[in-house]
Amino acid sequence: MLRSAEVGDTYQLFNPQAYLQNNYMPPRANFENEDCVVPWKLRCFASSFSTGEIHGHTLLDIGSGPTLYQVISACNFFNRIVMSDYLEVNREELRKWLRRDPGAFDWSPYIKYVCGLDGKRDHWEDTERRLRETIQEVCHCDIMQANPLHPKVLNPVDAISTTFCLESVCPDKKSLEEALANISSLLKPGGFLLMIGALNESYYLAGEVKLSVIPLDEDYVKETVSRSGYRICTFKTYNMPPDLNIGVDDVCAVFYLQAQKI
Ligand SMILES: Nc1ncnc2c1ncn2[C@@H]1O[C@@H](CSCCNC[C@@H]2Cc3ccc([N+](=O)[O-])cc3CN2)[C@@H](O)[C@H]1O
Repeated sequence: MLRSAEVGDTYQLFNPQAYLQNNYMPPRANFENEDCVVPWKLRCFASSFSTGEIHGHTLLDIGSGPTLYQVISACNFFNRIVMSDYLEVNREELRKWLRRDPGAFDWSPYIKYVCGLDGKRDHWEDTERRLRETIQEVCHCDIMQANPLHPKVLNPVDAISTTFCLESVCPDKKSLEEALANISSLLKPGGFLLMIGALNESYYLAGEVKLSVIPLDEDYVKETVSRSGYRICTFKTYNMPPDLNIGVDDVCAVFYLQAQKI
């Protein structure tokens, strides 16, 4: 079992472009098929925001990686979104999109799909503009630290989103539970946690590197989040269809969780 320092070392080989290719291009990002995993993830976030119950000044996304699909629905409900990741290569991938770098990943199919859910596909460029205005920071984070944003000090935020981070970063369940507590310290009481994660995954590829994942099951996730001081509002599971098992990982299912900090 790797120690957290060793996990950090293996992440030095993480390749954002390969990761994006593996998970955020077809076949996993097929917007023609409503049963595909990426549309399912986008619908989960859109559904959480559709009630209007989740809103506020700041949403913090923890372990963003090189992706921002996870905050498209949120951008109309917060004044400020802070993205964060451990690796500079991932933070730079996000900044490339923010400054309209021609080499940036194209998130427009994602923005169009989310706008389409509200019948506003024709206004997707307004949402893209709003997204760039709302994502106001891209900072370093390390969920193994008591203050994951150290040395930055952020007032407790209204909502935290995190996707595929805890189970991929922590070397064991004890450190996962500690990391969740670290993340939770950044969230206001009454604030919302929106989490996507992998179930029963043991590894994934991101270019030349094979990274370990803690295999989680639904019951463990629900128990751990509840024990961390949350009321679970929503828990959904997507079982990976065989055609989406493309050799980049051994993920069996993906979960979506909305929880409120007690
Ligand atoms: N100490 C740390 N603190 C915070 N973040 C850290 C730390 N160390 C690394 N990181 C940061 O955390 C990482 C987050 S990406 C983790 C990938 N997880 C596995 C992968 C994801 C995935 C995606 C999509 C789908 N699908 O079916 O659509 C399935 C799957 C399942 N496989 C990475 O950004 C790293 O840079």
